[in-house]
Amino acid sequence: VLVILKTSNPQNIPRALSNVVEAGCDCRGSRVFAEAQELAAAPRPTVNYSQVASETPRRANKTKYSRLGTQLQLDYAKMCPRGSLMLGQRSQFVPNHLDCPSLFIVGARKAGTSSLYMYVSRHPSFKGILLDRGPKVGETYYFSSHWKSWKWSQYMKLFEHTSHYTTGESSVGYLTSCNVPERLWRSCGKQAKIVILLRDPIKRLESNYRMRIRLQLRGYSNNTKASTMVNLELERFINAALKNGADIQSVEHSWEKFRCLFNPSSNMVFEGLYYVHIMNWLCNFPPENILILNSEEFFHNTRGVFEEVIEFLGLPPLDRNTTAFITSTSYNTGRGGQGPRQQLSEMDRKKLRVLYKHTNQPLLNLLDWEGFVWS
Ligand SMILES: Nc1ncnc2c1ncn2[C@@H]1O[C@H](COP(=O)(O)OS(=O)(=O)O)[C@@H](OP(=O)(O)O)[C@H]1O
Repeated sequence: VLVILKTSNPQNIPRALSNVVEAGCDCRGSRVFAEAQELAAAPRPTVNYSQVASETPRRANKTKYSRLGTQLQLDYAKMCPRGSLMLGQRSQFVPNHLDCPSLFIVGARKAGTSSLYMYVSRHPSFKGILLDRGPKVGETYYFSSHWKSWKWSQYMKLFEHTSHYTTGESSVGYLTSCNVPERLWRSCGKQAKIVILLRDPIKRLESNYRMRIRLQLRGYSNNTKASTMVNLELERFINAALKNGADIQSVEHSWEKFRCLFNPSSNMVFEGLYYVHIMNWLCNFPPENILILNSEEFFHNTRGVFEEVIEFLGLPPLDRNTTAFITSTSYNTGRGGQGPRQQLSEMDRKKLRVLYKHTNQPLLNLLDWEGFVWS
C-alpha cells in the first residue's frame, strides 16, 4: 500500500499518520513512522504573545519541592512488581498514536489542578481545551471512564483547534485509576508529560467533601455530617484492603496490593494514598516525563511552580509581568469561599492521621521532601 501525505506543515505528519493507522494500516514498524515519532516528541513552534515585554525573563523563587521522576532514588527491580512497564525494554517501543496531547495533569483531585491548567492555557504557545467548563476545565477522562466507549478520533476531536500549539488535558481521576499509566504509555509513549500535584491528604479530603455538598454529588447535602462521612469512607477503605490482603503498615513493600482497590472517586480516603498512586505511575511511565509538585508550595509560590511546569513542557519562558498577571487569579475555589464551610472535627483528623502516616512518610522519603509536614 502506498500512502501519500501532502502537507505544507511537517507538524501535521504525526496526526495524519495516526489516521492512517486507525484506518487499518499496521505500519508502526516503518521508517517514516519512526521519524514521525521523533517529530511528534519535538517541541512545537512558538507563537508571539503581545504581552511579552522586551526584558529578559527572570525566574521567580525557585521551587523547593518540585521533583522530576529522574531525581528520585528508585530501585525499580525492588520496588516495582513483576510486569511493570518500566522494568521492560523501552527504547524500541513504538506508541499506538503519534498525535497525542503533550500535557496530562493527572491529579490529585482538589489539589489546585484547575488553577494550574488555566495558567498553562494562558501561555501563548499552549492551547487548552474546554476552558469554559469551570471546575471541569480541561477534563476529558478518555483514558479512564471513556476508554472503552470512545474512539481515538473522538478523543482527538477535542483538540481539533489546537494543531499549531502545544496542548494537553487535566483529568484529575487519572492519578488514582490504576490502568491509566499503562494505557497512556501504550497510546502516546514519551509524547505525554505527566504533572502531579499533591496536597495534604486530609485537606484534600475536606475540600472534596465540601465539593460534594456544594454540587450535591453522590447523595451529599448540607446535612451530611463530616464524622459520618469519615467513618463511612474509612470503613469501606479498611474492608476493601482487608479483603485484598493489603496491610497499611507494610504499604511501602506491598503497595501494589492497594493499587486497584477502588475506581476513581469511589473512595475519598483511597484518593489520598499518594505513595501507592505515585509508585504505580513511576513503575509504568518514564520518570523523565513525570513532574511531581507540592500544592502547598503552589499556593504560596504560584509563579515559581508555574514556571517549573512551563520549563518541563519545553515552552518558552515568559517575562515577569506576564507570569504575575497569569497567576494572579485562583480558580475553582468553591464559590470564592462562599460555598459550604463544613469542617472535619479534631477526632476525624486524628483517625485520618493514623492511617495516612503509613503512606505519607514513605512518600516524603521517596520525594526527599525533607522537613516538610502535612497536618
Ligand atoms: N492559587 C491558589 N491558592 C490557594 N488555593 C487554591 C489556589 N488555586 C486553587 N486552590 C484550591 O484548590 C482547590 C481546588 O482544586 P482543583 O482545582 O484541583 O479541584 S478539582 O479536583 O478540579 O475539582 C480548592 O481548595 P478548597 O478551597 O480547599 O476547596 C481551591 O481553593
